[in-house]
Amino acid sequence: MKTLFYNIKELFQIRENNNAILKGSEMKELPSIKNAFLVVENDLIADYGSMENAPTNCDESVDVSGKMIMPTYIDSHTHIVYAGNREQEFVDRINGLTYDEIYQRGGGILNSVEKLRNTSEDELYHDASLRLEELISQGTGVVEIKSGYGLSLEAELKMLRVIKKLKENYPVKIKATFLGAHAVPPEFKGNQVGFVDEICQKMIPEIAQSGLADYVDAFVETGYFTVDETRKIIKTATQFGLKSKIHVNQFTTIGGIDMCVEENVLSVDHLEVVSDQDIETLKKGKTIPVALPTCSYFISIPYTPARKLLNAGLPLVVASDYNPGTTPSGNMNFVVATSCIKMKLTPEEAFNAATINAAYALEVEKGYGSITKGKKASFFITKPLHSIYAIPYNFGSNLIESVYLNGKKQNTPGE
Ligand SMILES: N=CN[C@@H](CCC(=O)O)C(=O)O
Ligand SMILES: [Zn+2]
Repeated sequence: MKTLFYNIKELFQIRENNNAILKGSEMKELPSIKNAFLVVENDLIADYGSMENAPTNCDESVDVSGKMIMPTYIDSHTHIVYAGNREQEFVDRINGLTYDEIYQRGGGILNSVEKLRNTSEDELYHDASLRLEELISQGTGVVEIKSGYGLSLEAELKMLRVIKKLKENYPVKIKATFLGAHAVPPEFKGNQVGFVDEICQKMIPEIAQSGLADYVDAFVETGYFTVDETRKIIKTATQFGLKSKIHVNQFTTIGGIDMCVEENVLSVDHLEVVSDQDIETLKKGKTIPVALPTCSYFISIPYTPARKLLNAGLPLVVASDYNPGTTPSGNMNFVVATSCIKMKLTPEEAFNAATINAAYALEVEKGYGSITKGKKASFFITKPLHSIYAIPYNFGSNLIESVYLNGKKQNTPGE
């Protein structure tokens, strides 16, 4: 089955070859063809080009006059399996408490842990599937989902099984990450060493054996997990064949980046507080920096110094961090807008950070992230637009008209 999309006002993120993540000034260019066609054969991109070369032998055709096409977003950092909400903490922060003060009172991550442990797998699946459907309608085609609100083997496995069920039931590509070291659960209070041992000796072996996780994560932060504890977790994960993606430098810089680069982890995520030394370290390694600007927006913390990272010639990825505490939104259009408005990325840089570069942060670059022959036909069609800049410019509007995943049109409220 071949479908021709014709009269595309502008077809974005065309890459005949993409062999490496875009770095520094390479991110300035977002290659496109104006007045273009795109041919989808079954679930794959078969051809594209200028309208004058459009084929005439397709089974179906879709008129895209006035509208634009972009490969779907790749959201490489989310926590969308969670129970309930943290609306009261949101109001508490408005009234002056900090994220840390709320945690010290037993709230924050531990609030979500208590709720998740008391919620059935079916209910977790139901709530997460509604979130996932919303993300798809907002243009996301690949998503990473973390555990980390269970913090016991049993509750972490429950979360990971929910993620597996989402993988089975939705056309969106999903990668699962085990985040056992998110906070110390109440039963290990005062015995953090014991909890790290539990993660390394019991949880990682069992979870690796189950095949339910693609990656391992930890929250390296003052008051959460130390650099040495996290190194131990990363090394254990490596022994069990799992790569790591690590939360670092959200509030303080304590050497997490040095350690992650030394251990060659896949990505370091957050980076709201980054020293010049951290940037020098990142330049020496292959670890991918991931910024989460809508987290900065929601809890009013500094934004990742994205321009500094790009000026240093580093690659950059942006992701949503969708979670109940620090970012209760996974709208990647808003992530792109916030990247432009607050981190001063150009729209071209922001779209590159949310598509092709993000594919590298989830190791899906062979199948996703650009309009390339042979990649999955996962893309969104905009409403009629003057230019693609409208997406970050009209930051509160839904400008996505339809979403195709693996060549199939999805339900979108935008239509
Ligand atoms: N900071 C660590 N983890 C999440 C927040 C978790 C929560 O507050 O529930 C984050 O990435 O922001
Ligand atoms: Zn996170």
